[in-house]
Amino acid sequence: MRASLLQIAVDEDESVHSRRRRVASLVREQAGADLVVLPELWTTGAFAFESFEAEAEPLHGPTYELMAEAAADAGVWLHAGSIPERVPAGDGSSGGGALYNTSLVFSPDGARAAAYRKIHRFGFDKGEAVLMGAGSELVTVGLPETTLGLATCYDLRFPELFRGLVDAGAETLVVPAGWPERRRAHWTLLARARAVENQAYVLACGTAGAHAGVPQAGHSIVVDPWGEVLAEAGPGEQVLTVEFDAAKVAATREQFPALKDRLLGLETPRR
Ligand SMILES: O=C(O)CCC(=O)C(=O)O
Repeated sequence: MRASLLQIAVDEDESVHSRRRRVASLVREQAGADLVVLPELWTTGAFAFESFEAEAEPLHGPTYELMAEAAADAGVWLHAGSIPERVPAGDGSSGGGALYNTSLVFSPDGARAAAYRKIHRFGFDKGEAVLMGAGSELVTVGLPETTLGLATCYDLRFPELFRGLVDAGAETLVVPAGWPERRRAHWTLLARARAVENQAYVLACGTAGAHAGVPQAGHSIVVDPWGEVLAEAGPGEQVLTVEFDAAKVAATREQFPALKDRLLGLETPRR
């Protein structure tokens, strides 16, 4: 498979409207790839909390429209990163009016293949953690060659989420992010850990640039099921393209069957 991770620079000197159009062109340029991946909240920036409300869009909004069209034009599976999604008030759902950090995946004909609402919100008692609602559903997407498991940024710190995805059949874990430069060492370490412990590919796509005073780490990374780094970006905007053998997941799990030794149902010790 060939995957291209688009490590987009998210700076305040470019409008959301211009960035959408620029990113759509970049996606079109990836014709020939099997899978294209964008970062988390690349329209606003993951730390531009004050823009979430103003730039929030319905699931089927301007970003959806442009990305669906770009995926179809390029003929690629597109993980379009995430958007600040607003659930319309009064739509009858329990989340009516709320914001979510929602990832979108499109198939090569431009149809929506999946939407994933980020489960672990970042910020403790500030920022995303108070401005957005939490998702509650694990999401996998079947491609012809592999099954994707979806997670977003801070989710990377929660191994139980990834185990759930593996139990649901995931072989390639896709993690769009807006990871800050300050904790870049954690990003690389956790991406490799999730790959090794789950014997899966990890495709982790971050942003470049700086927004709301937070310099971004860049350094998008692709790790194979043995924990080897197949490709790693630098700090700036970059298209990181990698070829990988999807069958290596099954081969690794068969040759070194550690996942079969999981001890389920362990009780938490009483204090
Ligand atoms: O966990 C981290 O260090 C970064 C997480 C983050 O920036 C996010 O989820 O938006």
